[in-house]
Amino acid sequence: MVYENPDGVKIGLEVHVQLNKLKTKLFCGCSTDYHSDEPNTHVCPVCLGLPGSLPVINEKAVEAAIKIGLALNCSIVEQTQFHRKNYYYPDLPKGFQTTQYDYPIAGTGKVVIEGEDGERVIGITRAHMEEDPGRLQHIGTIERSKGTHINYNRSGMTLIEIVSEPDMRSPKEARRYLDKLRSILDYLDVFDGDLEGAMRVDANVSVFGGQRVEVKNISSFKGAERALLYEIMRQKNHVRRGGEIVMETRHFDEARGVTISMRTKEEEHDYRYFPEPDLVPLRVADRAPEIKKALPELPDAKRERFLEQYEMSGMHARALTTEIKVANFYEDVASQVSPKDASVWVADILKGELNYRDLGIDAFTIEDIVEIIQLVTENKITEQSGVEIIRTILDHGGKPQDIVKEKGLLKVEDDIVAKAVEEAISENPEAVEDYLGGKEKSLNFIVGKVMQKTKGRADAREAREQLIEKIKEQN
Ligand SMILES: Nc1ncnc2c1ncn2[C@@H]1O[C@H](COP(=O)(O)OP(=O)(O)OP(=O)(O)O)[C@@H](O)[C@H]1O
Ligand SMILES: [Mg+2]
Ligand SMILES: [Mg+2]
Repeated sequence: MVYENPDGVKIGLEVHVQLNKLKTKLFCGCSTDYHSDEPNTHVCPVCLGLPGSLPVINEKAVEAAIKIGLALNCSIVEQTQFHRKNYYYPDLPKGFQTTQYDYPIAGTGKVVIEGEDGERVIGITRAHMEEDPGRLQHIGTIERSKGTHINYNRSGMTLIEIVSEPDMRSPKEARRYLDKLRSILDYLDVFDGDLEGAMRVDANVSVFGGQRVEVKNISSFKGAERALLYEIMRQKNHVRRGGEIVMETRHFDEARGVTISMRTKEEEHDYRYFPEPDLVPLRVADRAPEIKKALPELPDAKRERFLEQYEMSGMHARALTTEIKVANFYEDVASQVSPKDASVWVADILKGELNYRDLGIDAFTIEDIVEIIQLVTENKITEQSGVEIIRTILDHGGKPQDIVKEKGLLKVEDDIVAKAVEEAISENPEAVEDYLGGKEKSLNFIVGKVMQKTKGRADAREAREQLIEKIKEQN
């Protein structure tokens, strides 16, 4: 089915990624490990932007930027250069942001997502490096705040701004793009996406070929999706009432789920970009080949390989390759039990139980899941008991073998089940009759009898199969 995009929705995203795994900031030696520290304790004259201080570029930050560019299939520029973007706002006391302008470190590239109607290529316009400004904390809501606190711990952190082409056609596609970006960055080991402010989104959207509106500084993917849904609706209603969409910047109010106008484009600053005189241009292209060689296998390639190498569905391949930790966990399990069983148990059951509890894959051990899968495949416990063991471990701790003993989960002997099946059939001739007459439900009733006789320790699915077979034999 082809997606028509009846409202002509176009979405382009600017995503700021904070490279919080680097040890130090972009232009000074301040530590980046500030997230649980007091405000304004990770600062120095450089990242506070005091007069007379001079920046020194962090080589590791440049390498990480090249790595990200390459992973997004971007060209790496011959020589990159920093510019001053001049504006006056207290989040940057020096009066300008050190960023990149006409020589961004990475040029055009692409990312493939699962779109509304199959695979879709989203163009990357560029990815550039810049410094993060300080963090303003408004007292109350932004548009009628009584005062503001500023925390400069964040000031000078390395940001990579990844700018996409306006290639997305729905909030859902925007969300998929963001998830894909996060997945790629997770594989590259350049940032910890769980830390506050690790990824921030500016969402640009237009409808019916009109002007774009930019919703700035959205801090979650869910927020981006909601802001876009709201904004598309607002723009469509405005146009239907005969209004015109003007280029403007809006703010997303997470609590109320609405966007609010902040300034129109005419009010926007002339940034007076000019080359940063305190930093020499950097030759970067020659570093690219060596960094490219060291790139890990990325999500798309891993997904393809999983599909080929292991027997699994496309859905499992996707679920198992989104996070690198999960992919590695799966491969470890698959090397010890059948890969097919491993994919069902890890992707469907274990991940489901973990998500439900808001836990990551590191909350479970490979050893335990392997043991549970073996107990089930060796027919010692039922699948349902396997799930129960996982839940018990997550909620109360413990080891599979001990839980099996404590809860008496070992399956009853096969001949006991066979005997229960025979008894259930001979004791319930009417139900058997009904079942033979086409009433599927009566079979459930007889299965229930078998479960009663075995005190619930028979495998219900197996009991059902045996019943069907026995009834066939006898009739
Ligand atoms: N018609 C459009 N509809 C929706 N998005 C658009 C449209 N035209 C451009 N865009 C998107 O707007 C974004 C422009 O980002 P860019 O960083 O180049 O400029 P900017 O927003 O003016 O600058 P700043 O970085 O200061 O916000 C891109 O993601 C682009 O895809
Ligand atoms: Mg931008
Ligand atoms: Mg922008």
